[in-house]
Amino acid sequence: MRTAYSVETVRTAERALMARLPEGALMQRAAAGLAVACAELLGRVYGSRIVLLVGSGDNGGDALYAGARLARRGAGVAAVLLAPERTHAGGLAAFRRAGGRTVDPADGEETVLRADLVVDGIVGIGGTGGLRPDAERLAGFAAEARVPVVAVDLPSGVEADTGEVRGAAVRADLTVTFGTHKPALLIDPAREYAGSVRLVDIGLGDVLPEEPGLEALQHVDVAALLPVPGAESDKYRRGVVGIAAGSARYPGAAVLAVAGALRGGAGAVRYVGPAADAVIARFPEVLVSDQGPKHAGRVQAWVVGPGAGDDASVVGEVVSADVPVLIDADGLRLADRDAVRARTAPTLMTPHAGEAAALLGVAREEVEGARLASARELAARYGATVLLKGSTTLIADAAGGAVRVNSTGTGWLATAGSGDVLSGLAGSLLAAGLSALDAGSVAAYLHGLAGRLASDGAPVGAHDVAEAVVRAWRDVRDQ
Ligand SMILES: NC(=O)C1=CN([C@@H]2O[C@H](COP(=O)(O)OP(=O)(O)OC[C@H]3O[C@@H](n4cnc5c(N)ncnc54)[C@H](O)[C@@H]3O)[C@@H](O)[C@H]2O)[C@@H](O)CC1
Ligand SMILES: [K+]
Repeated sequence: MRTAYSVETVRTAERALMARLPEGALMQRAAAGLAVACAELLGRVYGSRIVLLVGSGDNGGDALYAGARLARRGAGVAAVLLAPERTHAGGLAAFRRAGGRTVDPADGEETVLRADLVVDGIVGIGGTGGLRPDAERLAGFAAEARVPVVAVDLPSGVEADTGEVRGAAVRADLTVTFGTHKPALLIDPAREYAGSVRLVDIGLGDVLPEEPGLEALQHVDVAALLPVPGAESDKYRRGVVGIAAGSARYPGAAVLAVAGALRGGAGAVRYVGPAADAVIARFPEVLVSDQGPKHAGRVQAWVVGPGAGDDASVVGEVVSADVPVLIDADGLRLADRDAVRARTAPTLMTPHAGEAAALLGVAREEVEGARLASARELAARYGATVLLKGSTTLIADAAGGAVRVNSTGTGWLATAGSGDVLSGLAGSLLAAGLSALDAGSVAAYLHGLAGRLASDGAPVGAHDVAEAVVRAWRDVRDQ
């Protein structure tokens, strides 16, 4: 499990750890890890030209101490001091002693353009708001000249706790972060600014609380959650998932949701709705009914909404069922909000940003800019687990606790019908007995991985993704 902690939690943990260690020890650990990462990226340290962009806090201190280490190994290191009178004093002294030189921001252009590497020590977890003009200008030169950029702890300009990017921010090739990941390193849009991320252990693990703010499942975590039939299993014990989806206008949504459901581990898939012929033609193993959800026979979980058009009565019937229910797409618009809140069995809602915005009564951009807060807010308002789809899909539980973030997504999944496959897949996992949080996060993981495997860098259709779920499953299981 990859975990991230909020700034407040990191600061508390750092204070506890610092109290046990000699002064400056943590910063030295951070700087040592940073210097190693820079050296690896450069390949050859001796004779290379490194520019540090140094802000007024400890983030700049890390950069200066790392710069001193690199200067001692023969690099030519220049530091652009963005707030000269507030620069980290110990770091600056060490840097100078090691032969580093300082440059006025006004003269920074030429230095940055000629650099082999730029180190962004402008701000870390103490930063708020975008880059100030001086820093923005220098980061712009680095981007223009395509000089590799290593961000210290975080790419400066992003909001550490939320992943928002409110103004200009550094675009890094590598971010070297200390002690733990910060939420911004896992959540878009900030995640895109970080490049690849390297975690340096500074001993924080012992003092961080057990429950993180965010967690990202890895292969091994997903493998442990996959439902696997035992010797005693029959189709009912493995779970039956009911799919109430599709309409005369959108029969394809039903086919795709069923396609996802068949690959999610439930023992049987029931389909209810007007697209039964299309479903059966494609998947003869599906049990179909046109009698409505209440008369469909036993199911352990329902999926409602994909391509449902305007049939609110089916959505109402499913929402009133006393089994886990996944509500997606049109279902999110048609469901009675009080009825959703009144449910006692688990509810999993799977909106994209536009649907989440409609549910929250805000503009779509507001959700895009504050994805974490939006997912949490929706989960709290509806007493439901919320899977907010996007380039980083987030899954927030009704009970609060750590929010899950999916790390397997790919832009190729932004294709029509992809969400229908995801809802069927997650519903199937719900029917197989996973909690709403696990079903949502395992489905997002497999779906993202299936998208990558199916695509391999080329466009894919949603049915390709559904078919590749089997490969994703094996990939996870066989790791
Ligand atoms: N606290 C610790 O134990 C450790 C901290 N470390 C480093 O220290 C950093 C945190 O240091 P600080 O708390 O000093 O905070 P930062 O260095 O992140 O930044 C705070 C300073 O930046 C200014 N600032 C805020 N927003 C700005 C913006 N948008 N543009 C320009 N300036 C801005 C503030 O006025 C303040 O002076 C971490 O990110 C990490 O790099 C590491 O050395 C590891 C140990
Ligand atoms: K930084």
